[in-house]
Amino acid sequence: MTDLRIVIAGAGGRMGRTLIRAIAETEGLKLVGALEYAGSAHLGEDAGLMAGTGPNGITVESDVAPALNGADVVIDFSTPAATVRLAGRLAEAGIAHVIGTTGFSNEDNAAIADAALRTVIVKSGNMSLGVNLLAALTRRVAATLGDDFDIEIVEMHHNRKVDAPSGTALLLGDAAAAGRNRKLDECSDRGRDGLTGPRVKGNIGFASLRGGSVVGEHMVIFAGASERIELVHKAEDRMIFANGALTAARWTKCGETRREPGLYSMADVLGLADF
Ligand SMILES: NC(=O)C1=CN([C@@H]2O[C@H](COP(=O)(O)OP(=O)(O)OC[C@H]3O[C@@H](n4cnc5c(N)ncnc54)[C@H](OP(=O)(O)O)[C@@H]3O)[C@@H](O)[C@H]2O)C=CC1
Ligand SMILES: O=C(O)C1=N[C@H](C(=O)O)C[C@H](O)C1
Repeated sequence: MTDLRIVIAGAGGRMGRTLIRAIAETEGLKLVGALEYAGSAHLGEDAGLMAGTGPNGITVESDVAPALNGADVVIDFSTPAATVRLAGRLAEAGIAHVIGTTGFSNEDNAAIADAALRTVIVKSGNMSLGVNLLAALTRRVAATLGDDFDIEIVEMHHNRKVDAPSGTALLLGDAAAAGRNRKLDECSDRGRDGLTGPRVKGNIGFASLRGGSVVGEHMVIFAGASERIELVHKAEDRMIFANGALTAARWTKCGETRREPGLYSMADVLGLADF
């Protein structure tokens, strides 16, 4: 079997560098390109040196076309604007796209769904096995308990994170809403402040904490009249997200054949859709 040829977008970021290390440590995967923003201080650097693995001969560049030459899949943890632009390019080229970026608007999500009509896209606010299992559990618990239990989702991340609520919190919120046969857009309470009035029954609340070096922590609280259930995930190392993204990248192919175009989730990749 030939090596899977991978390009990393957002290569100089926390996740980009973690992915470059993960690829170097994994049999059957080959880094063939490293993309960064046009003004990035990393342009021209050797991607391996940048990520701390030793030189690998791949130069960090902002020009997308040469980096994509011969690539099977792009793994992208960058920014919403960069990801949406890249999704259009990859759809034209028929190259698979694994999207870990978070913080998308509804318009961004529509543009990504449109790109997925032409190529395979795996997109998830969290690529780890643990969080995707937590989401499956959240859906089942929400379906079992019903509206008498108030659902609140609390997340904490490092002080460099720029979007809130986190992509994971929204993924968990979607799962909770789906368990109640609702759409999250119709029942979410985000950013309470001031004289908010009492809690609206059936809504799903979000709270975001930021500080220090926390990799990512999420808690789904089901608060009833005299009892409370809490489902918690704590990420201790970004390598769990990188390994999940590599699993997704491999999944974009069945043997030597690319999967059918479509917008897929980590639940599809991990076989948790019917859990
Ligand atoms: N789904 C998941 O499992 C996870 C998702 N994430 C998400 O991934 C994203 C990145 O996270 P993280 O690595 O911590 O953030 P960083 O800010 O460390 O990395 C983002 C990188 O993308 C670069 N970038 C900006 N514009 C472009 C562009 N046009 N082309 C290529 N690269 C570009 C940035 O460059 P510069 O700094 O020069 O602007 C930066 O190096 C976030 O949205 C985060 O929420 C993070 C962890 C796990
Ligand atoms: O920005 C991060 O760091 C993370 N982002 C993702 C999110 O928004 O949920 C996943 C993880 O929690 C780390």
